[in-house]
Amino acid sequence: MTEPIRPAAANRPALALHDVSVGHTERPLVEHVELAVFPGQVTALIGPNGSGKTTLLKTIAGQLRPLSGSIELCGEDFQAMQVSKTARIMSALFTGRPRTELLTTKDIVDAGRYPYTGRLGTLSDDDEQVVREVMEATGTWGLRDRDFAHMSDGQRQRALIARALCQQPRVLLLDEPTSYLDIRAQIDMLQLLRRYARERGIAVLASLHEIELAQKAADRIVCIRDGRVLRQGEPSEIFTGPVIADLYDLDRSSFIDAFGSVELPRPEGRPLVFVVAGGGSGAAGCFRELQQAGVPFSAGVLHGNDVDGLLAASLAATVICERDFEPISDGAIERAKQEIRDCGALICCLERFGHMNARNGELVAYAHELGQPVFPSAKAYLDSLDL
Ligand SMILES: Nc1ncnc2c1ncn2[C@@H]1O[C@H](COP(=O)(O)OP(=O)(O)OP(=O)(O)O)[C@@H](O)[C@H]1O
Repeated sequence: MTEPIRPAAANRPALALHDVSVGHTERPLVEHVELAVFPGQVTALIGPNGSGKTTLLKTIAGQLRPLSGSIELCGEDFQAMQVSKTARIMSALFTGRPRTELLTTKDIVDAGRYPYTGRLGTLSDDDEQVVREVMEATGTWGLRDRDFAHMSDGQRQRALIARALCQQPRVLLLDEPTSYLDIRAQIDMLQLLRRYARERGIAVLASLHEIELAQKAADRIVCIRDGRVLRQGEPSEIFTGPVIADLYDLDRSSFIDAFGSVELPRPEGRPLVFVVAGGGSGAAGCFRELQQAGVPFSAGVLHGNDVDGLLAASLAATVICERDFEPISDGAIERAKQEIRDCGALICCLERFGHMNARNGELVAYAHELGQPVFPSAKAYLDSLDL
């Protein structure tokens, strides 16, 4: 007889780890993990390569025994649970190519229904309906008759996610589910996972390398590093420059919270050119071009809440900033003039100035007064260097 599964309650974790330590040998790789994933919630595991995300997921999936601690699935002790019951509660997808011969994509997805079929694995009409619905949702229905072994990496990944969803799990474990997917497919997949989580109350725990996607797609983030959960919390608590810098050993300013993205390191050395920008004109076609050409630059006068202020804080050697929503002050102009004298050239990305940055026009005039070259774009400046 199949064992009953307790109904899900939104306020009780579908998956809970208590003081769990995991590893491939007696020696723990990640220790003392406390984790709770609630129905309808997407939790992302992030952390550097080799930190133990896959090992933790494999332990939760039952492929490795925990070295210590306990795991609860829907309020019950996972280790004491029958495999047939576990398969109706939890599905897991790991990276790696399953070897298949002469199996269609639909055969692979059908396997997700086996926890519900009899021994012969014959799908009922209801099972067929679940398979079709999930294959349509994951964009794999059109591939149903194709040989699975000849699918592209991205198509294969979508089919395997379809198989995991067909299991109608309460808990879904995914190891790097967006690997192999192009950016459009990544967005579609995360959107789909969020929808399934919300509408069907699935607790999703996924390791993700793309932190900008984790920031947007997850409700909670668990950071793993140095053999432990370094920190966990909501995306707004985790995706800040200092936390991401600590987790991945990055420069503190390279992760820009507002954009949710990481910038390449700023060029080293004394700034060679001063950039007058604002309103996104520096971000649109100047700051990154200078960074890519390895040219250290200063920028100003910018408002910190402007997209250019945010990006310059990460890429420029020096940024002269004015307080948000305030017109440019004498002090900021004087500091900018000092920078311009030190730089020896100026790029002005703006054709016109507005009320708040009108005084940046004085900086352009100042560079002319000093007899410095003034360029309308990074390209014009870089061309003049004849790099
Ligand atoms: N089967 C295994 N036997 C022994 N050690 C292993 C095994 N699989 C992985 N490891 C080691 O365990 C450590 C953690 O690996 P794991 O794959 O869990 O990290 P990860 O955080 O998922 O890494 P990545 O981000 O690179 O996928 C690594 O040092 C790895 O070499």
